[in-house]
Amino acid sequence: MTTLYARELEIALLAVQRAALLTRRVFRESAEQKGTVSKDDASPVTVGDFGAQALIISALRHNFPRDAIVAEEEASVLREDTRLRDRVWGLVRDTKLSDIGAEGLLGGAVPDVDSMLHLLDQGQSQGGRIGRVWTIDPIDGTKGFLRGGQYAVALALLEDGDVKVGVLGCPNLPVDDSAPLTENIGLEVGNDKGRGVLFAAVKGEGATSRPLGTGTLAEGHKIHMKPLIDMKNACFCESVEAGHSNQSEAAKIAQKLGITKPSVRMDSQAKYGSIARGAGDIYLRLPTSKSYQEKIWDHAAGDLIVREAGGLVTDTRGNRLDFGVGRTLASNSGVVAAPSAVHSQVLDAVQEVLGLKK
Ligand SMILES: Nc1ncnc2c1ncn2[C@@H]1O[C@H](COP(=O)(O)OS(=O)(=O)O)[C@@H](OP(=O)(O)O)[C@H]1O
Ligand SMILES: [Mg+2]
Ligand SMILES: [Mg+2]
Ligand SMILES: [Mg+2]
Repeated sequence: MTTLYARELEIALLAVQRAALLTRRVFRESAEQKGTVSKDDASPVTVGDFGAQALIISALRHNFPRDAIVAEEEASVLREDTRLRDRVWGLVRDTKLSDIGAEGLLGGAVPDVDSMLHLLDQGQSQGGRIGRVWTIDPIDGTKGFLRGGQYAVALALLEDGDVKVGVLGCPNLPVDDSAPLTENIGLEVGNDKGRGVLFAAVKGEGATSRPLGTGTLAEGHKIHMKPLIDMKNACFCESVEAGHSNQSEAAKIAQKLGITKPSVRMDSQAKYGSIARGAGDIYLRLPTSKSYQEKIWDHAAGDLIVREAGGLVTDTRGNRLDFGVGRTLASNSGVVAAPSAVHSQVLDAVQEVLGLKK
C-alpha cells in the first residue's frame, strides 16, 4: 500500500527499533546499575532514557532537519555528571542496527560526545497547532523498565496538532498478538525469547504489529481491537503506579460496567498497544490530581494506534485528546480508550463514578 507518510513511517520504525536495542542492552548489561537519577519532579531517568532519546533525535535530524521536536529528556544532568555522560556515550556510540542499509537510513553513528549532548537538547520545542512536530518518549514507563516490567519507546509525528504517524516499540511484550495479557512484572534479565513488538499506525491507513528486530524491518500485519460482545468478560488495563491513575475509581467503574475480571496493571503505552491488538479491551487513566497535566509524548503514538485499530480515545469529559496545545494535554483530563462500539457505555460509567454527569 502506498502511504502518504511512507518515509516518515520507515524512519520512525527503524529509529524506535535502534533505540529499543539500546534499552535492552542497558537492561542486560547493567542489571544492578542503570544509572538512575531523580528528576526535579522526583521521577526517575536512566542512561537508557538519555541514550534512546539521543539516537532517535539523531535519526530525525538526519532525515527531517526542519521538523520541530518535543522530547521528554534533556542533557543538563549529563553536562554536570561526566561519569554518567560517558556511560550514555558508550551506549550511543556502540548501538547500531545490524543491517548497514538500515543504519545508513538513520544517518549512521553520532560523531562525538558533544554532538550527543547537543542532540539531546534538541527536543525542547513547545509544540503547538502549526507545522510538523515529532514527539518522543525514549522510555515510557521508566519505572516498569527498572523493575523488568513493561515499557515502550514511543515516537509520533503531529501535523498541525493532529497525529499522523505513531510508533511504539515494546521490548517486553510477547510477539504473539493473541498471547494473554499478563502483568509481566519482573522479567528475568536476558529472557527476551518471544518478546519484543513494534506497533505502528498511519492516519487513515490502519494499525500494524511486527516483531521488534535488530536490522531491516520485519513485515507488519494489520491489528484490530477485539469486538467486545459481553462487557462481563472485558479486560481493562491501568497504570501500575497508583499515583498515575486512580485505581479505586477504576474498580468502581469496572463494577458499574459489570466487568468481573480484575484489572491488568501494566506500565507504559504498552497498554494502548495491547488493547489495539485485542489482547485487552479498555484502558482507563483517571486523574489523581487536578494540577497534573498529561504529557503529549505519553499518549500521541498510543492514541493513533488504538484509533486506527478500531477504537475511540477520549478524555474523561468525552473530548478527543488535543495534541496541539503545547507539550502537555492541557485541555484534557485523563484517558478513556475502548472499542468504538462500547466507548459511550464506558464513558457513561466513568462520568457517573467521577461525578461528571450533567
Ligand atoms: N501524577 C501523574 N499522573 C499521571 N501520569 C504521571 C504522573 N506523574 C508521572 N506521570 C507519567 O506517567 C508515565 C508512566 O505512565 P504509566 O501508565 O506507565 O504509569 S505506570 O508506570 O504504569 O504507573 C510517566 O512516563 P515516563 O516518565 O516516560 O515513565 C510519566 O510521564
Ligand atoms: Mg519520565
Ligand atoms: Mg512516559
Ligand atoms: Mg519517559
